[in-house]
Amino acid sequence: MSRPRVALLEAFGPEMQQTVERLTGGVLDIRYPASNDEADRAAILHDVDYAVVRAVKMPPVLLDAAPNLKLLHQWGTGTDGLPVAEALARGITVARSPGRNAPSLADHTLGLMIAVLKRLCVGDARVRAGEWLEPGIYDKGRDLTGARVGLVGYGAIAKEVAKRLAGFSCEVTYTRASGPIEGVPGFLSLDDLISGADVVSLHLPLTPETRHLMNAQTFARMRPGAVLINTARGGLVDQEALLAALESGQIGGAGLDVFDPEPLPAEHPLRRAPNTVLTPHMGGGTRDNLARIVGHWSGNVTAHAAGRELDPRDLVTG
Ligand SMILES: NC(=O)c1ccc[n+]([C@@H]2O[C@H](COP(=O)([O-])OP(=O)(O)OC[C@H]3O[C@@H](n4cnc5c(N)ncnc54)[C@H](O)[C@@H]3O)[C@@H](O)[C@H]2O)c1
Ligand SMILES: O=C(O)[C@H](O)COP(=O)(O)O
Repeated sequence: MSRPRVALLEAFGPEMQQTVERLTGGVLDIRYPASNDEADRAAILHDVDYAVVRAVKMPPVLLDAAPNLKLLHQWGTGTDGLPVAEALARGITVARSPGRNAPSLADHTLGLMIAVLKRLCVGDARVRAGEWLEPGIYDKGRDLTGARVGLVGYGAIAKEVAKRLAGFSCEVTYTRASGPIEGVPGFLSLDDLISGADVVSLHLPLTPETRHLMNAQTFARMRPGAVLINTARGGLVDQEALLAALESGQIGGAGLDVFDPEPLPAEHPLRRAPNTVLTPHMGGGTRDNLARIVGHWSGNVTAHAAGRELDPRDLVTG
């Protein structure tokens, strides 16, 4: 039997391609685009049955370039970058890897929280610039230990974050669209969560309803000096309002792994915003996580190619 043909719709460099090949054991015939340009991505789609999307969004028009596509798989969890409705309308199965990257994302979230609260990047930049202690550091720095942390969304990643925060004696609150979870204390309305937290951390999907959930009004309701962490999706935050809140000192800092658009333009003013730690959508970027994620979607591709049903929990239905 010929190997299933897969388009991996992100321009990974040779090292990453080799790693994916090693993890999939050569059982898939994987094609990679020469760049993330639409034309280069379209060029590898014409004869594949499977496509996988990581952080570079797939516009609906690319489906026209993939007449044989049978399964469209999100590399991780968030499906906002997939043309879900259009694919389903063409009879293409859409799937994702729920929860697989949650441990890695939770580690990244905690790392950003500590880095921002303790102003690690400010200190690092000063030492590298030949300076020393930041004036006023003892008034500005905060501990994660004992902080009030509000989690917006309480799915796979937020639950892993909450587990880790218990070790820091944090007071954890959460909100989610479908109300409190039985046996899990700390549920608040979004408004109450935002106005009571020292750290607001986003862990929900980007949808038309959640776009710019963090905006000028919500930043104004945050406690003075509180910080924002976003490892979910850039579009959840109105970046202009975030910049204004950082520059005015209304909020004390931000840790961001995701932006709108990505990559963040080279001259974007967020790159120079005070007390910000910015990472390039690499929350799941570890060796440990890659094995889990690639193992999961490649397993689904081979199962589909062998005519087996996918786990219904992996299916995206709308
Ligand atoms: N930075 C990265 O590399 C990276 C990696 C994985 C996931 N993500 C993002 O993180 C998000 C969360 O991932 P997850 O695995 O925890 O997802 P999940 O599906 O397990 O949980 C999502 C949570 O959001 C809640 N929610 C949905 N709509 C809401 C709303 N309007 N208001 C409040 N809560 C709402 C749901 O109830 C659920 O609790 C994903 O959607 C994805 O966008 C980013
Ligand atoms: O780095 C990742 O894993 C990407 O964000 C894709 O995962 P997601 O779809 O879960 O965000």
